[in-house]
Amino acid sequence: MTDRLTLENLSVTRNHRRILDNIDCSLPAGQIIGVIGPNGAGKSTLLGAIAGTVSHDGIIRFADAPIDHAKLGFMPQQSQVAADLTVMEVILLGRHERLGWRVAPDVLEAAGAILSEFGLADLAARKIRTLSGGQQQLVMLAQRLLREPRLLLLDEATSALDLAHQMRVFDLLRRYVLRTRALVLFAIHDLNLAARHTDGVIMLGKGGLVGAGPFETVMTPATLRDIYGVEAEFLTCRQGRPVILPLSAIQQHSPSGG
Ligand SMILES: Nc1ncnc2c1ncn2[C@@H]1O[C@H](COP(=O)(O)OP(=O)(O)OP(=O)(O)O)[C@@H](O)[C@H]1O
Repeated sequence: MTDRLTLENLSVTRNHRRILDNIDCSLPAGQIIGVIGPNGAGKSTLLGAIAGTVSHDGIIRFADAPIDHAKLGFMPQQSQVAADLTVMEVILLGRHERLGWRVAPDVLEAAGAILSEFGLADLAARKIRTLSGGQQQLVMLAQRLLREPRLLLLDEATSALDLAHQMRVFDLLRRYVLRTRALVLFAIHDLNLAARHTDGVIMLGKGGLVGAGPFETVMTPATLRDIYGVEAEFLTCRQGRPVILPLSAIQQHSPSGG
């Protein structure tokens, strides 16, 4: 049976303000789901609530059980390592539960493999703080994948990456999901990237769930206008996926109420 992430009456209130209001949804694993919505819509709050870093009301379950942190990978929007560690040391922290007095050969092998997959092998001995922003983001992603999570929550995890690395990361995530049947929730602003690489999206706006389902059914010219305040042309690429060409921002639009 396929695992599911289930949210029932999920609400988050912060500073007496309702950030998320009674969200209900059920997502089967084995997919990459985009979490979309304008600035302040509650994407990070939603991922934080699922990860257990933001207190909430309502029910959050994965595979018919409360979230098991051993099965979770969470990469918040600001994921930086302040400590003076090398890239390899940061990657190995992805398996910190298994690190004892010595690093087991299979963990070292898995870390080496993931560094190669991410194109980071040459940087393994470098101090992480000497890497570029995009390289550091790749390291943080690789660390989360080394955990082999059943549920992977990524908040704008490709925001610092160039086009080729964005595509490479989504290819890696696709292979990971096909191999493990995990569920990936990916908060993302780049709508064309979401259209191209996700199996479905959940769209937030004004604290609520605006829609859930395949990108092309959730994201229409009307929702883009109403929720994002943007007029756009909707095209279809040769692979049949939607492509959004933004034309203009509507003046005075306040989609998520600050
Ligand atoms: N620690 C906090 N205390 C109070 N309010 C907060 C806190 N963090 C976020 N908020 C508010 O919650 C709302 C949702 O924020 P959140 O960061 O979840 O949005 P988002 O969709 O991820 O935005 P962005 O796309 O800008 O990252 C915003 O109005 C924000 O001001």
